[in-house]
Amino acid sequence: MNSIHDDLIRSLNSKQEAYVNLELPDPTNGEYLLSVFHLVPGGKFNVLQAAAEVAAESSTGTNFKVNTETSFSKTMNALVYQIDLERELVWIAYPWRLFDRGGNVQNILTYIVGNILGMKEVAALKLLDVWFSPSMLEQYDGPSYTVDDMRKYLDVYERPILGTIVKPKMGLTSAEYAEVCYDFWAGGGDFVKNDEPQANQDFCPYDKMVKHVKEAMDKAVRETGQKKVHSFNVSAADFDTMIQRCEMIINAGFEPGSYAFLIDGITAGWTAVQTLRRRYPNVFIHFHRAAHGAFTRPENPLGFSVLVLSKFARLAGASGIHTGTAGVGKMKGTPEEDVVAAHGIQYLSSEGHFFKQAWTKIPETDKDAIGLVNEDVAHHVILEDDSWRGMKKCCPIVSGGLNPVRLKPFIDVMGNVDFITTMGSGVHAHPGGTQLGARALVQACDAYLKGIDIQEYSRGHEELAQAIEYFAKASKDAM
Ligand SMILES: O=C(COP(=O)(O)O)[C@H](O)[C@H](O)COP(=O)(O)O
Ligand SMILES: [Mg+2]
Repeated sequence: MNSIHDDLIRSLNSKQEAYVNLELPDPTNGEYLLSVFHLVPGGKFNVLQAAAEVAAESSTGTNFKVNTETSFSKTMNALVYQIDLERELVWIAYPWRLFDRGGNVQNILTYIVGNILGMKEVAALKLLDVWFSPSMLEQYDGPSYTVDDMRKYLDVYERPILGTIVKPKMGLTSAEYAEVCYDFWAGGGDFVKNDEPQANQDFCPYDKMVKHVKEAMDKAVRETGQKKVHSFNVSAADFDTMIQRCEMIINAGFEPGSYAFLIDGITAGWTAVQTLRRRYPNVFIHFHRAAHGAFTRPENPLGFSVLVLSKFARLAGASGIHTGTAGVGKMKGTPEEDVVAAHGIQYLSSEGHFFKQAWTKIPETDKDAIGLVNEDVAHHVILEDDSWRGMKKCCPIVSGGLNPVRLKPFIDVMGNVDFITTMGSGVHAHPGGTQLGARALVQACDAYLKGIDIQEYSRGHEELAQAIEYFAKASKDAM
């Protein structure tokens, strides 16, 4: 340890000392959830003092040392175990016995991004990465119904699942809404989602919306011979209403596999996400992350990263979560954030910002033991019996300002096609309307799969040609 560290350690008061161990022998021994924060002190404390205050407040402590501590309670202290003064980073280890039994993700977040984000002692505090030990992972649900199950239902492999969000975001009647769904499906699209505020509005009652979507889907399936999926927003004011919405969908006669449940995971909360995961293990649980920007935007010094949000969504059992367009679409985001997050939840093991996360307890060298079929599908955890071998994948959902022209640029940064994309304006703004917009999207995907440039492919594919012309001009105008 260098002398700067010695000075910092000497500066700690007796309370703070109990939350620091810069010589923690083996943080990856399985007892801890590990975390890395960007931390800038905001008050009178230096960085190690502030980090100790953060570790205290986010585990067992408070602003003063209390006389009610016990020898056991002290073993539950979070520990600052590493600091990087230059990069303003601190590593904190949380004994995971602190957390609610029974796989409760909400409870973890209440500790590690709870009160601490409001502390005076910090001017910046951003949780950049987390690491779960295999023994901890085993206690959490993880996804049940995955994108692989959806692919089987749709009979769609080796390309992105092509989706849309109905626009206008709000204001269509239930019949008008369903007509837009039909048009997209009839044009060759696979997946339609409610926009995230869709609920039981007076001009578009939920029950009628469900009924009309069922009719629209039946018609599209009959005509195209292809299976289709609709993701319904089941977020609601209370548990009973949320479940009523789920049951209404199930009882409307949809084929299992043809519906997903969308939940506004941040505004409705983690309890809602985990409730859906546990009650409906055979349904795709679609985590929409509206409001995440308040925590994840890089210019906000407080909060957590897209990677952290996404990893917790996988832990909680979301089948898929929005991970961003890596700057290719309309929302803020970079490959460093969005692609790292997407890979972080879809593979069995991946490099995060600081930690390499394995989602299995079986060594990578022993892939046969976890029933992995071959190298190409190394990210598919196959559970052959009930024993826990690993946590299933969570699907990146890619949305926000994308259009057919931007599909290939996104795939190029993403590096794989194992995702669902939902394009709203990118489909409904097509000059020929939704059905032709869907066809243009399918054509853009075909061009990618055939390795043909879309300009070239658009000769002979009128819908794509119109999309290229429209979106190129629209983007120029927007500039
Ligand atoms: O409605 C849309 C996109 O519509 P459009 O395709 O018309 O932009 C999505 O809810 C958000 O963009 C989600 O953002 P993210 O996926 O980044 O959470
Ligand atoms: Mg939306």
